[in-house]
Amino acid sequence: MIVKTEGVGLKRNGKWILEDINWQINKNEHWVLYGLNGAGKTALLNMLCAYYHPTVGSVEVLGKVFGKAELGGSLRKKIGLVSNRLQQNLYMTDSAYEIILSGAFASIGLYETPTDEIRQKAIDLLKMLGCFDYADREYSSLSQGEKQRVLIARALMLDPELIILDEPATGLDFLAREQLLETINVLAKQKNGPAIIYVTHHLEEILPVFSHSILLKKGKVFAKGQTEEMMTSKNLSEFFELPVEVIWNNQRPLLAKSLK
Ligand SMILES: Nc1ncnc2c1ncn2[C@@H]1O[C@H](COP(=O)(O)OP(=O)(O)OP(=O)(O)O)[C@@H](O)[C@H]1O
Repeated sequence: MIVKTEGVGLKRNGKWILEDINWQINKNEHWVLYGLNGAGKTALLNMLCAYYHPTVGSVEVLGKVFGKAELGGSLRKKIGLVSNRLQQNLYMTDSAYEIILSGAFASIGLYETPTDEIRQKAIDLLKMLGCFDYADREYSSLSQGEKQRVLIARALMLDPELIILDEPATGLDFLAREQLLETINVLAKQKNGPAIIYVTHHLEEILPVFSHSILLKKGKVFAKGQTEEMMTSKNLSEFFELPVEVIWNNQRPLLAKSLK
């Protein structure tokens, strides 16, 4: 099992920001975490990465139960977190290659000498994620889409069992978004690859490979299950409290305001 939360609640400054979260992610499942601004997605991710501890309930990630095992550092090395917040911490003058290499040490910047094996792995990932052509460029000079690929490659250096992509398509134009999604598709279809949690508030980013979805609303699980059963006009109209229509095209959902 990759993730199991039972009756999880999180209280911050006297306010419950997560309540009664029951969620299980099994091996070989890829999930979408869908919710509007302020739904509690970031709080939940922070909990899965052991940055927050639940106020009530139990959290188990990659076989480690919070509170019973030493968490934090050792667990985080098995989770690849790709988040725009992380970008602010990177050394912008490092090259794309150096940023990817630093993932092997879970460090910001390169302080250790990478072995030949680590270098080869970084090169393989540069190729797999289509970053090879700009490997030597300064990170700060890369486009948003190129940066995201580099961050995903970096997160893969330690062979994580779980990778969390936190709104990776934010700020990308249509073409860059589709190119990134194609790369994510390849990653998701990899044999023995990591489980993926794809966090978004855009329905049109949901690829067929994301078999399961969890809808978070105001800190609670609104619904969870098979993606095609979650992303229906009826379900999402209730979710938004507004009549909407879900249109499926090439096994991808699109959201529109209902005219009925
Ligand atoms: N430390 C805190 N103290 C009080 N309230 C908090 C704290 N951290 C988060 N919140 C509140 O909890 C709610 C959930 O926040 P969270 O950042 O998890 O939402 P989100 O789904 O990630 O939103 P977005 O899509 O905008 O990033 C918000 O209303 C936020 O203001």
